[in-house]
Amino acid sequence: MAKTSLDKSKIKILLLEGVHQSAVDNLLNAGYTNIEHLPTSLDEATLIEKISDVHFIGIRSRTQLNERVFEAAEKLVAVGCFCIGTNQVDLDAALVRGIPVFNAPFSNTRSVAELVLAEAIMLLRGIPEKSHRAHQGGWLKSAKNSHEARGKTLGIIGYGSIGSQLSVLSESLGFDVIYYDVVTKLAMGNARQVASLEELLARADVVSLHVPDLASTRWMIGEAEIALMKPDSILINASRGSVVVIEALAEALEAGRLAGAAVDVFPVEPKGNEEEFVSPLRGLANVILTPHIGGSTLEAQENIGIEVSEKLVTYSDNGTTVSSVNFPEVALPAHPGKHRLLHIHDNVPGVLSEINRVLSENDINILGQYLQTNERIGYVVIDVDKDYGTRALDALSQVSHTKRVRVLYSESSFQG
Ligand SMILES: NC(=O)C1=CN([C@@H]2O[C@H](COP(=O)(O)OP(=O)(O)OC[C@H]3O[C@@H](n4cnc5c(N)ncnc54)[C@H](O)[C@@H]3O)[C@@H](O)[C@H]2O)C=CC1
Ligand SMILES: O=C(O)CCC(=O)C(=O)O
Repeated sequence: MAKTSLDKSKIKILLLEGVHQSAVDNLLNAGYTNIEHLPTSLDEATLIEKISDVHFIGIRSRTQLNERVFEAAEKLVAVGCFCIGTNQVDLDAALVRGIPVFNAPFSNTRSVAELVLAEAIMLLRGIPEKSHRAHQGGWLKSAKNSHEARGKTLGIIGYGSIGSQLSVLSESLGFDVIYYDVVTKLAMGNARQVASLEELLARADVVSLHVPDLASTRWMIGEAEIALMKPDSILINASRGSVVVIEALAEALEAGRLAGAAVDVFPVEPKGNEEEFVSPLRGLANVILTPHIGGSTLEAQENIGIEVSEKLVTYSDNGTTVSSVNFPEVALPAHPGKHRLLHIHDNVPGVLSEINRVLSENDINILGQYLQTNERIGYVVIDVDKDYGTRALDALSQVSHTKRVRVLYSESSFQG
C-alpha cells in the first residue's frame, strides 16, 4: 500500500515516445519540474528498472504497461496514454493497484479520418502503383481500374468518434456511407447502419475499420470475411493490427481479389524508427503502408499533449478522475482552505463506515465526502478542515482493504 510524502518538485514524471512538448510545458506551468522526457519507448527490462521511482508515466501506443511493469511501479500514481487506444496497458493490473489511466479520446480523431479519406481516394485511382512506376521512370497513363469516389459505397466498421467523423467527411465527397457497429448508433447525414458485418462486406466498395482492440474484434477480418467483400474492393485498416489477419489480406491482394489496401497498423510493429519493418504486404501493388501515423499530426499531438497532461495535473492536484478509462469517475470541486484525503480500496462492504469510524476516533473533522465505486474498487475523497499532519494518512492506512492513501493540501502539494 503506497503512502509517502512528497512536495510537487519531487514528483517524478516520465514521458516516453516523444510525447509533445505541450505536455511538458503544461506540467512545468503547474509546478511539476521533475520531468524526464524521452523520444522513444523503452524495452521491458529498462522500463521495469526505471519505473520504480516514477509517480506519473506518459506513453503512446508502443510502450507496453503489463503486469510485470506495474509490479515494479511501486510509486506509480497515474498513467497518461497520449493517444486514443489503451490496449497497450493492462487496465486491470492498474486498477487493482489503485492507479487510474487517462487517455485523449478525441484529440486525433480528425487526423485519422482525414488520412483514411485521402487513402480511399488514392486507392480508388490506383495512385500508389502509378506513383511508384513514375518514381522508377515509368508512365502508367490509363483510366483502367480508376474510379471516382462519387457514388461509391464506403462501409465503416465501428461507428464511434473516428468512424462517424469519417462518415461526415466522405459523404461530402459523394460517397454513400453504410456502417456496422455492435451498438445502435445515430447516423450522421444520410449514412445507414446495416444489420451485420456480412452485409457491410458484401455491399461496400471501400471498407474501413475503426474498432478498438477487444477480444471480439481480434482477427475479425480474415480469409472468410475477405471472401465476402466485393471483387476489386478496397480495405483500409487504421484501427489496430490485431483486427486483420494480415496474411489473408496479402493473399487476397496477390490473387487480385481486392483492388488495394491501406494499412497503418500491424500485428507486429517496429519498436523504433531504426528497426526494420517486416510485413507480407511489402512490395504489393496499390497498397499504401504507413508507420502507425494515423493520429500523428502536429495539431493532434499538441492537443493530446495538453489534454492528457491536464488530466494528470487535475488528478494530482485535485483528485478528479473524470474520463479515466479504468477508474471510478469522481468530479471534484476545488478545495481552497480545505485539505483533501484520497482513499482507494477494494470495493467490499463496510470500508466506508470503517473510514468514518477511524477518522472520528482520530478527532478528524469531515467537511465533505465523495464516493464512487466500480465492480473492483472504491474511491473516497474526504475534505477536512485542517492539516492533521501524518495522523490522517496513518489512520486511513489502517482501514482494511486499503490500496492507496493520499493527502492533497489546500495549496495543492501532494502526499501519495
Ligand atoms: N492509427 C492510429 O494512429 C489511430 C488508431 N486509433 C484506433 O482507432 C480505434 C477507434 O477509435 P475511436 O473511433 O475513437 O473509438 P470509439 O470507441 O469512439 O469507437 C469504436 C466503435 O467501435 C464499435 N465496436 C466495438 N466493437 C465492435 C465490433 N465487434 N464490431 C463493430 N463495431 C464495434 C463501438 O461500439 C464504437 O462505436 C481506437 O480504439 C484505436 O485503436 C485511434 C487513433 C489513432
Ligand atoms: O500516436 C500514437 O502513438 C498512437 C495513435 C493511436 O493509435 C491511438 O491514438 O490509439
